[in-house]
Formats: sequence, structure tokens, C-alpha cells
Amino acid sequence: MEYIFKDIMSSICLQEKLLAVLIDPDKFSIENIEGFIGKVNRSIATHVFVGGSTVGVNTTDVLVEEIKKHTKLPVILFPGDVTQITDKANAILFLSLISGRNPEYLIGKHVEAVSKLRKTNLEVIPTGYVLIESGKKTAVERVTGTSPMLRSNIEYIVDTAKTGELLGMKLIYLEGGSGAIYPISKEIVSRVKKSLQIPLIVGGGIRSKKEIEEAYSAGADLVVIGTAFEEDESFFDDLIK
Ligand SMILES: CC(C)=CCC/C(C)=C/CC/C(C)=C/CC/C(C)=C/COP(=O)(O)OP(=O)(O)O
Ligand SMILES: O=P(O)(O)OC[C@@H](O)CO
Ligand SMILES: [Mg+2]
Repeated sequence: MEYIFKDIMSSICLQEKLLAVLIDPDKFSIENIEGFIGKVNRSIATHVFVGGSTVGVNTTDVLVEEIKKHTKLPVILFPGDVTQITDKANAILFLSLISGRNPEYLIGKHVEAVSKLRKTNLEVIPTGYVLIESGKKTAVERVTGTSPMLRSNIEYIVDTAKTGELLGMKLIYLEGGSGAIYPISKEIVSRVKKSLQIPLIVGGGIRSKKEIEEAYSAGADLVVIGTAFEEDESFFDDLIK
């Protein structure tokens, strides 16, 4: 049953903002998941994303199984690679790195993924993934061999995001990169949002409630946070339901 994307659309219609907690399988041990997910459940988080730019084979499968034992929130794969596909999750962001020009990350990995996806019930959500420079070299740059878009070239970022929509993608993800020094600017978020009809995800370097609210008021429909929770779980105390 395909309901994850529909639910995102319904939330947007109701003017509800969404928050995804990103769990990187390489940074969490199974033993810590129950406690961590307990905090996620008590917070305003609406989704759990699972993925990393470099993840060991089979790690994701075991981790998602454990996460699902402890939460009713939808678990969405945010994969850096085909090896991160597991049937245990509810959906997958079928990312195409449209800020880059590496065919492997535009179409190649996707063709590779299809035989695996056929064997799952995952809801596949085509997502235009746009990497924007944010103060330091990111893992995504390293893994994909692509350059991020210049934050000063807003017109080009807007056109790139819009191209994703025109190609039929259902979501656009503006990515500053894991642990970005500065989050994507309000101006970029708001200019991109104004040009789109589809939902907008924003992530990378968001570390406080104030920054979450700034992203929402600029136009983000869903904010993703990973590093800030990895570094200090007390951040959840600011985000209690
Ligand atoms: C189509 C399939 C199944 C796979 C390829 C999907 C594509 C095109 C991915 C784009 C490039 C990429 C490597 C994205 C990684 C996205 C991700 C999970 C980022 C979060 O991981 P980080 O937090 O950056 O990881 P580290 O903290 O380990 O650096
Ligand atoms: O880890 P952080 O900096 O929160 O970034 C989240 C996500 O956008 C990374 O792919
Ligand atoms: Mg990370």
C-alpha cells in the first residue's frame, strides 16, 4: 500500500511541518536503538530516515528490523547505495543526484537497484537530491565524485530543483551534507520552495529548534536531522511533543 507520500501531501495541506530523524547504520549499535527510538517517539519527529553515504553490507537490514520493533513512525530508506535496500522499511527515497553529473548517481545505481526493489513491498518515492556547498567537503561529494552547487548561484539551484519536478520527481531534497558548518540558507530554501509544486525536504547542519523553525518558515516541508542527535541526545529535550 502506497501511503507515505500521500501522508506527506496531507500534512502539507493541513499546514503541518514534518521532521525526520536520520539514523546512520554505521554510527548506531543495535543495543542503543531502543533507548534512542524511545526519545524519537516522545519528540515531534514524524519520520525515521535510515541511511549513510558509506554503510557496511547487511547493517541496514538488521538495524531497520530493530527500529521497527520500537516505533510506529514510518521508516524510510535514504540510501547512499544499493546495498542499503531492505524490505523491512516502509519506503525508499529513490534519490537521483541532480546537482551532479555522475551518471552512476543519476541513473546507474537505480537500474542496479530494480531487481532488488521488485522483490520488496517498499513504496518507491522518486526524489531529486540537490547537494549545496555548506562550509566543508561532504561525504556525498567524496563518494559520488561530484561537486556541490555554489550557494551563491541561487538561480541555478532553483532551476535544478524545478528540473527535478518537471522530470516527474515527487520530492526535492536540498542537502547541505552531514554535519554541514552552516545549514542551507533561508533565501535558497524560500526561492526553491516558491518555484515548486512538490514537497521540499531540507537537511544538513541543522542543530537547534531555532534553525528547524527557520527552515520551516523559509518553506521546508520536512527537515532532516542526523548529526545533532548523534552528538547530543539531549537535543530531544527541546523537541518534546
Ligand atoms: C538508487 C539507490 C538505491 C542508491 C543510490 C542513491 C543515490 C543516487 C545517492 C546519492 C549520493 C549519496 C551517496 C547519498 C547519501 C545520502 C545519505 C544517506 C547521506 C547521509 O549520510 P551521511 O550522514 O552523509 O553519512 P556520513 O555521516 O557517514 O558521512
Ligand atoms: O547530519 P545532518 O547534518 O543533520 O544532516 C542530515 C542529512 O541531511 C544528511 O544527509
Ligand atoms: Mg552523518
